[in-house]
Amino acid sequence: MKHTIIEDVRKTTPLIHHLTNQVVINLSANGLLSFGAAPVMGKAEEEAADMAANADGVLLNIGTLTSWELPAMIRAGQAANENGIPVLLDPVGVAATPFRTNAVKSILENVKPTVIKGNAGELAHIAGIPWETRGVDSIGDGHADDIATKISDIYQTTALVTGQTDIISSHGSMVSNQTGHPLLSQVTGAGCLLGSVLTACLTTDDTLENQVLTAVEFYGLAAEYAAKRSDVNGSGTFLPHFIDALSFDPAELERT
Ligand SMILES: Nc1ncnc2c1ncn2[C@@H]1O[C@H](COP(=O)(O)OP(=O)(O)O)[C@@H](O)[C@H]1O
Ligand SMILES: Cc1ncsc1CCOP(=O)(O)O
Repeated sequence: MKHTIIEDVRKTTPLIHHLTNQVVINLSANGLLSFGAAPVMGKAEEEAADMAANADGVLLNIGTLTSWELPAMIRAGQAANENGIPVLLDPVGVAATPFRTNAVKSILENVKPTVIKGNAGELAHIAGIPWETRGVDSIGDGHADDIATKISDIYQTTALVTGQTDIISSHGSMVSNQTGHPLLSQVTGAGCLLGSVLTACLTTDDTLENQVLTAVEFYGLAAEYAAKRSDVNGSGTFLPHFIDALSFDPAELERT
């Protein structure tokens, strides 16, 4: 983990424009504030390009996408591309329905994401690799490294496949991360909030591989710290301590 990436986020408090799902809007805003960046949510097509062009990073998350939101996502992504602003695509539940599959196809035809992140089931679906999914969840395990490589190659982007082990493939090289805690999979939106934290890290001056690896490593350590507390009895008590831990110094999380 590169501490300077997290320090830079906290120095610059980058503004992250979220076009995200309605399940996680509040969690994403509060989690990102705790981490040290600034959230703004907005999905109107009329303002999507202006909001994105004035932000430092753009997050496209299709978790509860509707047909009227899709043009806004594409306009925000294009405005970010035109202005050299990083864009993260989180194709939540893309395998669940043809509507989601076609929406992601349309986004990828019109927008070049800096990073595509998702669980193995989501990214396997986009990569055309058979995988079992259920709603927004990935079932079982397999070769997540093949999925990451294929996504990175096809879309000429950095790919992050999340799970017990996170795999990052960035322009020919691959790294993995083992930090994290199973309680994260008991909190809805844990993957979505990771997308917000990661988009903030993409606004710093470092390599994409370092930015993604630092984000997932820090996020996992914050979860481990929260899960170890004696007053945490399950996902309900875990969540507020996890949000707190997102504000900690990376060195403090590494020590505990
Ligand atoms: N069993 C696990 N053990 C440790 N960390 C996990 C586990 N499952 C998921 N995570 C972590 O939770 C976060 C969200 O990942 P994931 O659950 O795959 O996303 P999603 O919510 O999109 O399905 C990632 O940081 C990942 O490392
Ligand atoms: C449950 C649910 N349904 C649509 S979006 C969403 C949240 C999914 O969040 P995550 O994939 O980060 O757990």
